[in-house]
Amino acid sequence: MKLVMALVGAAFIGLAAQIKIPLPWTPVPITGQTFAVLLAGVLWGAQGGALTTTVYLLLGGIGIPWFAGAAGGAAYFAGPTAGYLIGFIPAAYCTGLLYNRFAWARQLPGLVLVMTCANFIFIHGTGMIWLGCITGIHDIAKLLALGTLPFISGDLVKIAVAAAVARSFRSRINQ
Ligand SMILES: O=C(O)CCCC[C@@H]1SC[C@@H]2NC(=O)N[C@@H]21
Repeated sequence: MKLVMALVGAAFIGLAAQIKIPLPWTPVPITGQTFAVLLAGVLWGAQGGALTTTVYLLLGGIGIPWFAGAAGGAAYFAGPTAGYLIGFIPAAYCTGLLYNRFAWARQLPGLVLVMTCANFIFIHGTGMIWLGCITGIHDIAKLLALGTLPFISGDLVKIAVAAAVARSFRSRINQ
């Protein structure tokens, strides 16, 4: 059952990855993945969210074309966005962990805060470190301009919607 839920969640992340808006000055596109990853953390819980994102990466790595822009295959992990993909795992795990452990994290402002921290610490953190390795750029300001600044407003919108949807689903399940 857990594996079926993980497959459903991974497929949802894969669908969200097909919402892809390339930006001409950076190899990192705008995608819908963070919405689905953070939602999975709340809906499936810490372990379920980590399993879902791990399944997403493993199946994408063996060739299912569900990374951004219908890409897949092991070689994709040598590309510029692999760090963001790796960051999906701790982001989903921590979001689920905090949501289930703390009442404040189950309120809308608390959940938005949790998702925002998970997004920018884990997804952007590993994303930027890997982007720096791949591009050879070690200037933090340049890396921020390529890998984080263009995505702040879009990510915040996705987080607000994910938090609202997650709370609505969880309150229905818990009734
Ligand atoms: O190649 C992939 O499949 C992963 C793309 C990662 C895109 C990152 S996730 C965080 C940030 N927000 C976005 O909308 N895009 C980047």
